[in-house]
Amino acid sequence: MIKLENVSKEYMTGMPALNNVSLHVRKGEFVFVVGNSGSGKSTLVKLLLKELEPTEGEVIIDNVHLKRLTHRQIPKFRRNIGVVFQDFRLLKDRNVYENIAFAQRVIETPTRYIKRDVPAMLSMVGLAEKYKSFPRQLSGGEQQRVALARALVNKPKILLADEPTGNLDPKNSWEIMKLLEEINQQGTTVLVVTHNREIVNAMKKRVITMRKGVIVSDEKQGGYYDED
Ligand SMILES: Nc1ncnc2c1ncn2[C@@H]1O[C@H](COP(=O)(O)OP(=O)(O)OP(=O)(O)O)[C@@H](O)[C@H]1O
Repeated sequence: MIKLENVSKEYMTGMPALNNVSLHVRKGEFVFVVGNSGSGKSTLVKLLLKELEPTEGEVIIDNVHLKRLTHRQIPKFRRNIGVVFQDFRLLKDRNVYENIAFAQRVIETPTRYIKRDVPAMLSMVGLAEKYKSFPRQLSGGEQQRVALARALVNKPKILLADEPTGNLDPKNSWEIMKLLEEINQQGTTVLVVTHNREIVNAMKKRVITMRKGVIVSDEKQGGYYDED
């Protein structure tokens, strides 16, 4: 589902942010990506979304060679990938319902489907009653759950989560992780970038550890061992 073949990425600085990385994540897997600040995790996420081009190598998502995609094809390609970030990135002037519906409106989903899908997503993340609230009226954990509902409403094949618990306390972090696990169990391939050592060690999932632009370990039921 996600394949990197000998991928390198150099920014203008000359030091490679990723150095000859090869990686294969199969359909339905749950993977953590861990590593020190500056090890290349965000660069990896940006390459998967085609927000960046590799300097060398190939990125292949769901059998699509990203380098062959034209500009016009990028938005449609990105619909296959739901994304959540540390800072939630909700629309502040729209309520919860509209934040989720927005993701469907941009791809011109008929209103009857929006009316069906948004409440279903809100129930899944446990926020059915908060559909009229604005982001400022929600806790961090609730905001992240709305962001997750938005990322998933168009049924992407892959969910990328870049530090999804970075702004959350331990209880809310666990709730988000459990939701990610549930989403994975329903078939979505999930890749989570995180610094949350306790969660990584408890979840017993595949763990890819990066250091200075290379993968230094890749373990099936791994832990988070590197210094931070
Ligand atoms: N736009 C950029 N221009 C130049 N160098 C960059 C750019 N973005 C990242 N880098 C460099 O590339 C390397 C990898 O950065 P990256 O953001 O991928 O690391 P990271 O593992 O995501 O770090 P963090 O955990 O702090 O988010 C770092 O040395 C960083 O300074």
